[in-house]
Amino acid sequence: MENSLKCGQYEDLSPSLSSFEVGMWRIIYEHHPRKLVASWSDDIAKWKSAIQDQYLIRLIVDIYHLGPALFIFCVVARLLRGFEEASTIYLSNKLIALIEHGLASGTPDRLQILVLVGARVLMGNALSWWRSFTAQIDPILSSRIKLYFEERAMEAHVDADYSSSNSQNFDVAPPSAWSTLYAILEAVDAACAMFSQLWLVVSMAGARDGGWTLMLVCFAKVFTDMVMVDHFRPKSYIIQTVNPVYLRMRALYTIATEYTYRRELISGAFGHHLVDEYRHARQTLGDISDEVPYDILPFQRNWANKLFADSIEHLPITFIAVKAILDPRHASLSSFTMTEQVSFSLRHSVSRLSYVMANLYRSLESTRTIYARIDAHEARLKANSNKLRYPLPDKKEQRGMEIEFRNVSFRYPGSDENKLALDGVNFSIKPSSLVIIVGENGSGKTSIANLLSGFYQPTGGEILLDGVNASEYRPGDLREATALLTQEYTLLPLSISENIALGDPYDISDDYRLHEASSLGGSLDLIERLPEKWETVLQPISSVTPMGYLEDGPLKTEMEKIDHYTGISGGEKQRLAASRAFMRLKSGKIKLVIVDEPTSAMDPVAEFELFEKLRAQQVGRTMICVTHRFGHLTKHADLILCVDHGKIVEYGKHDDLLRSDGPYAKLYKVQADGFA
Ligand SMILES: Nc1ncnc2c1ncn2[C@@H]1O[C@H](COP(=O)(O)OP(=O)(O)OP(=O)(O)O)[C@@H](O)[C@H]1O
Repeated sequence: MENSLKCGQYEDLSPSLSSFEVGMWRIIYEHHPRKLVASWSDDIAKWKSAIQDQYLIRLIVDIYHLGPALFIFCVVARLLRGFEEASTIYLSNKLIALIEHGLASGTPDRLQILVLVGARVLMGNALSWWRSFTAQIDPILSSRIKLYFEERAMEAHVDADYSSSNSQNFDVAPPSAWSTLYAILEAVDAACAMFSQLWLVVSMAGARDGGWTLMLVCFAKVFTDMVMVDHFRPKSYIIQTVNPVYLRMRALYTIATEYTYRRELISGAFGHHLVDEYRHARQTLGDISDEVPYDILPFQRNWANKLFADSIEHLPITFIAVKAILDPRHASLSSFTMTEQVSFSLRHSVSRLSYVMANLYRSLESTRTIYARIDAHEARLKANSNKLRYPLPDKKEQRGMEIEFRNVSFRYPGSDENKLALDGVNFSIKPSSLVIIVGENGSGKTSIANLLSGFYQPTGGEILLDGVNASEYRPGDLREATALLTQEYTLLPLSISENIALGDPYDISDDYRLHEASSLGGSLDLIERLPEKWETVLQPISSVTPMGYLEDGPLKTEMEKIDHYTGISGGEKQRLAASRAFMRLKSGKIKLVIVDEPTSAMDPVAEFELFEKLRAQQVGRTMICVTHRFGHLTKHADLILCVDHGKIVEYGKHDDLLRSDGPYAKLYKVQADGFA
């Protein structure tokens, strides 16, 4: 049997995990305590911390302030909705009892029956209207919440430093704030429903013998579900495909069908080989199903448990039937139907309550995360406001930035403990100098640029800017004093004019400066050629969502027209990047320019022109330039730093370094010989 179960502890798994194989799948899950009390104690601890840390209260208060009337309306709407089911059952039951009595006596109370039918119809209509009315209010509140938290997320994001913003996915905040409130509202609704139905059972029970027993009987299924389902099924598990043939088939299919591999596939002409391999793999795989056989997973209930749980479901009706047999004088059709209805609704309400509570419980974690990030952001702002302003008052008139690396070492976050990108780097740069960093691939050039750009902090040593440790300045001030031009440039989904103008956001509508920057960066011709010129959005945010499968036709054509991507070459992209950098350079605040291989995709003429213009703009600013290409700038450099394996192995001026015939001269000659 292919889908047979093979349980076992894999050696590579952590001791808190178990796994088993079924068919081509390996299911990995976490051990959970099977005791009811243990599981509840976890939940209670989480709730306690939510209340103690007050983040749930903060969320409710924040949401309340976003729209007090809306918030109160939503809560009241849920409260009322909670009574809907019980009142409907109550009215229906009254009606059935009246009809039953009329049938038995032969003289039905026509007026009362009509009144009750009218009340039932009116209530049904009113409830339906109420539901659709409240459904229009939820989106208003949810959108306010989403936009409010989105704004707070943006604030935190724009102020976060590079390495921490990499790790914190703040995008989770906006939807999860609403989903927490939604879970609270649903819990209110479900709790009201449960208590009103409970009240119905008890009041019904009070009127007849054995009522309390009936209530317990109605709850029996709920209890068995709580004990049997929750504690045999892990909360989450992962499914791994362990069949190598199947994995290979997926890889072959992906290569053949996904756009990412299209160029390789066409230029390599190996498409038919892939199909042959796929066919061969399919034959090898045979009839093993690729559907996960959920129903035979061992944490599903076994058949005895299932039989027991299913039988419990019929307990209330069995109870009424037995009562009717034992005491036929007190049995009635209406009590029979009402018991059936109430027990069903009650079970449904309790399981809904436990479901929404589980949702709410899950939302607690994301609510905590939202406020932890908001608090961290506020703490960061506060800490930064106590730092030094850049430039220091006595350095305001200084042209360019003075830089000193003192025994700086650096390891990228998450990389190997022993793998230092920079190891004991020392150098100092006078203000207004032109500095070139050269070295082989992976030697550490970009890492120096990354530290100077403030993307990362050194792991050891210190970086002094104008004689003060860089970490003592406000990061925002340093960013404003630095212009960065690298080969990694991402077009913003905004118009070309904004893409360039954001180089100096304080002077965004100055058309003269925009033209000047574009001309210096070499993008003016490109912009003039585009049909919408400065207003062109090269890569817009997607604005259409296709619903259903769009066949070829006018609808699909229209969709493609709406979000039109304008492709430009890598070199043209770099010209736009350079234009933004010139816009920044001309802002008058820049004291340090960092240039890291920004011309990799440019033609030699464009490259030469860019370096010439950069050099012209460098006057009065410190410029640090990472390059593999010698010639344009190296001859003009005030200082050349030659890096190897994370260390400065040589430094000086071009002519001196050539004379000393060290690593720099070697690198230089390799290029020079190519031209000779
Ligand atoms: N994001 C990163 N995470 C981990 N390690 C990195 C990262 N970026 C670079 N490294 C490693 O740090 C070392 C220095 O890399 P760096 O990018 O500074 O070299 P480089 O001299 O600029 O190279 P290239 O000339 O190829 O651009 C290399 O060993 C590289 O593998």
